[in-house]
Amino acid sequence: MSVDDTIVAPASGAGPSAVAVIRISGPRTRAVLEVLVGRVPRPRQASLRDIGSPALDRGLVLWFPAPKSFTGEDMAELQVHGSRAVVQAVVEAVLAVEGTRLAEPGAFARRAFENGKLDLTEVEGLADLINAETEAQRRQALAQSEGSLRRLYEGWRAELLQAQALMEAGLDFADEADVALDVGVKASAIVAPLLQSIEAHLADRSGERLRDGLRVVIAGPPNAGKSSLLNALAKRDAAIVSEEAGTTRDVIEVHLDLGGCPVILADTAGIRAGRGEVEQEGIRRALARAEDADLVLWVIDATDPVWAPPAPLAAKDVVFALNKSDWGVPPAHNHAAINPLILSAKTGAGLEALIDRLADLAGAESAGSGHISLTRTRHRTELVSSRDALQRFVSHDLSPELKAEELRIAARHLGRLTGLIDVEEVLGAIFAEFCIGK
Ligand SMILES: Nc1nc2c(ncn2[C@@H]2O[C@H](COP(=O)(O)OP(=O)(O)OP(=O)(O)O)[C@@H](O)[C@H]2O)c(=O)[nH]1
Repeated sequence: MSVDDTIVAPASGAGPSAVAVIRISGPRTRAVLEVLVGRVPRPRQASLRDIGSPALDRGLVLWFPAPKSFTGEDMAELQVHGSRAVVQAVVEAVLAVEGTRLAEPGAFARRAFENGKLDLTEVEGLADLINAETEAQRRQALAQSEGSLRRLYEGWRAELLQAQALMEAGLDFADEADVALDVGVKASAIVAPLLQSIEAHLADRSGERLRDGLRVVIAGPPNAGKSSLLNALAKRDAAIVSEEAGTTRDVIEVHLDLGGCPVILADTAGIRAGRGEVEQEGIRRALARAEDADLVLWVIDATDPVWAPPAPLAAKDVVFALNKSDWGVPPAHNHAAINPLILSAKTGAGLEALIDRLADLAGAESAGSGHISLTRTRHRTELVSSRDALQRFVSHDLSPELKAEELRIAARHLGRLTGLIDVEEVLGAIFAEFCIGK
């Protein structure tokens, strides 16, 4: 990819819409504006112009000279009427200017990254912001796009570099045992609390859950009211409800927005020693599905309670729901140990408490102000490698040379997180997530 060329793309989705935005970035942007609108408008001020000659449309023109633009290059935005014909005609008119080409998905964000306007975590935050579906996702993505993770990781990396400098200095005085010892102690005083911070950050899964949605599997014996509960939560008839046991044979999934937090709820076949082959297959799928879930919602029928899920499910995080409480609730000594939420899919009793519990688990806390949580497997992988190196530094009896090397490894993984080093391999994957025009 050459940054000498000038890229153009519609930036506002497929349309038609009242207004469409066409973005241009690169060294030929000024030339494009001269061809399309004549005199180049004043920087960062909207100017109403005929676009093209003869005019293809009349719209607002914005000119952002480098470096004060999203990409850091010369940029322009044209706001035109959002029909396909107008957008196509204007894009073609831009492409007729020499040195221009159509942008691939994510090309603008990639240039912003390459020109140091955004680090990788901010680019990812921006991708998440464009794809955010719930309020809490929006808040988390906005914070990340504005540097919440970048600042955290850059801070950690700066501390590591300090510890590294101490160790390297110690190596120069290797013959003087007391100096080497002293810098070792000073470096450890930096590394130990840093290691704790990284471990706490890794233990927190709320950001990933908020980004990807909490995956909840509703499981329980046939007829316990699983489908009814899903419908009550979804406030619509997303699953089949019937009085015949074994109705739900496949897995039915609904995406819910619970208090701003995304939850992916899957209704599964009732689990029991099954009869027909189809039902057996449904049960197999229910168990397989539960394997991937973050959480099992085990539904207990108050009129015929099965208190505990089978072994493979019990190994998961389980929330117990005692359903059909409108028929009466079994004596507390039966269920004190599991402390179930007592509810009724029929009357709606207890549903709010269940929604609150799920929203909490889905990362409501993470969406709160100031809470910073990692959001992707990529972050987790780099942080784990960094943590492992720091653990070796702290706990192994290593020579000063090897200790210094562990700090270099730890710092390198933090550098990969923000994209300071070794970025080529991850760039393709990250920027491909964007739509055209971003
Ligand atoms: N009284 C009462 N009846 C309920 C409640 N929840 C579900 N039912 C009834 O229980 C029966 C079974 O409900 P379903 O939601 O189909 O149960 P299920 O667990 O999905 O059943 P399978 O798909 O067969 O595994 C239906 O007749 C529901 O109307 C409840 O809270 N109170």
